[in-house]
Amino acid sequence: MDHILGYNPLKSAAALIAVISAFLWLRARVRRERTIRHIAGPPSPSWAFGNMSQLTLAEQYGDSEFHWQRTYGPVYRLKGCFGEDHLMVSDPGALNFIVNNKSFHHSPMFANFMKLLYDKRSIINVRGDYHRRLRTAFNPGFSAGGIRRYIPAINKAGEEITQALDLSLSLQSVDVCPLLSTASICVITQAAFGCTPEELGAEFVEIATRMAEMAGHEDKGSVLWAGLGNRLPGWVWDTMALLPTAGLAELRKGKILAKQIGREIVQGKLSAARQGLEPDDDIFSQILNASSGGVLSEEELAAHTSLLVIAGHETSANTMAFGLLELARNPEFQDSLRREINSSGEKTEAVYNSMPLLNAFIKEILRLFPIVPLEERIAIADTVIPLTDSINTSTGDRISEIPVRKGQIIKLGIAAYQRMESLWGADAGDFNPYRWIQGKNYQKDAVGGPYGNLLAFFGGPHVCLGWRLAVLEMQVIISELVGKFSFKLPEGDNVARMRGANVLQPTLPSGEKGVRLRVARII
Ligand code: HEM
Repeated sequence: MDHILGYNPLKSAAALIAVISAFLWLRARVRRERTIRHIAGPPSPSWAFGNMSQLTLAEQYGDSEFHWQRTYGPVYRLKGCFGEDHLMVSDPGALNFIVNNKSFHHSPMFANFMKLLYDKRSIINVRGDYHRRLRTAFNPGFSAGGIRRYIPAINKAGEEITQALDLSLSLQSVDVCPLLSTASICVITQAAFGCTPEELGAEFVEIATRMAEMAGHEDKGSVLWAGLGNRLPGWVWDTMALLPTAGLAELRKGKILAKQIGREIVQGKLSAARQGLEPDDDIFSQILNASSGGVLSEEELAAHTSLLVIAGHETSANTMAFGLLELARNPEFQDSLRREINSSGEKTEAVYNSMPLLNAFIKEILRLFPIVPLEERIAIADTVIPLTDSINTSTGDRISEIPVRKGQIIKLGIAAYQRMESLWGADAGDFNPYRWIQGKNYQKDAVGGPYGNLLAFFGGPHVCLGWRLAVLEMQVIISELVGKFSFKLPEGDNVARMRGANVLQPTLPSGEKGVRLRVARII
């Protein structure tokens, strides 16, 4: 009967629910965006993409973003996908507030993607007391005192790159990226688990590398997906994780394999302890040893296998690749750095920390090439963001704080902050490590980062767990390489560019990842 009359109560109810949901969503959005409506920003070329393609798919990272920052200042409004307003922030006071304030969380897109990549109990996926407990358990292994134990493993990785470079000296140019990548994964597997990547298993290392690539991949589809992903409820993500697509199947396989390998490592160490063997120096051993006091369960520890490998691998390797590239572009500085390295005698952690040029160089590379150039957060409560420098709104008002509503998406322009001319000087876009020695680095307002007032390692409760290890790794490997080899740019247009929005990576003109350099043995 209903059918004959053309009336279907189920369909009508569904339509009504859809209309009410759309109305509520629009009302929440209008309410949310009202507070930032008068903040100026670039025009949007498309409703579907907003400014997101310009932001994330630029040929050279920052092509649009750094220009917008110069035009609109350190806080501006940007169109996200489907007409949504985002707040873009690189003002130091605002960054410090957001990084350290409980009213901001990882955006739903980032948080849900991290759950696809890593175990739900891993440190990046949890908050509050549980997150603090995990940090307390891991901190000793990543503390200033803890990382010293890994110097022999880092030295070994450096010597292996030296051997590989010695074998490549007859080539016109060498792509240093794969060599640095191998060194970096050796460091993290030794530091975290006390084993080589081979002992971890080629299949796992390959999957972990592809998982990291997936996280860093950007195209038009992923831009739209990022826009949509922020609006999908958690249960849609959970259901989607089960879909039989090739990419998701690989993520599932990676997670299962990581947990299995993590459990095997843990069981191996527990069995060695039962036989009365001395615990090794790696992070898993230290935590298990402390676990006699109940710090972390075996399952909680095993849940961190893939996070430690992925977070600690290409991040350090890409930073060092950008570093060697800048040394090739700046031969005078390279010579001065080499003189410092070769005159500083036997290297201990204290000696590395006392080398002014080496440390200035590492800070300058992290400033110019923060591997995570852009972070996304969501306000989980209404709040007011204070600014270091007040801004003019499009209605002509001058404001020194910005009220934001719950649900507001905020983009943190980390690379943009670190290149802001008003803070770092007119040469902010140039490689000038001497700024750190001459005190011309930005020091006025703290941004909440742990190293050089930079946000390359982020800050606040989710500050990079491995930042001290990453700095030590760079000190040791850069000293090993620059002490023994010279690096020059190759002939022709073969100079790397920086690409990528989620993760910065050096790319060749072909678009593939790589830094090709002419390498010669010095001593
Ligand atoms: C130059 C190298 C590195 C850079 C630039 C870097 C950068 C970052 C950034 C920006 C975050 C914050 C992500 C977020 O919450 O949105 C982060 C988190 C993290 N990093 Fe690093 N990282 C580096 C090396 C390492 C290394 C060597 C490890 C060692 C395992 C590591 C382990 C982690 C972990 C476990 C987290 C999550 C911390 C938490 O959520 O509490 N990172 N890193």
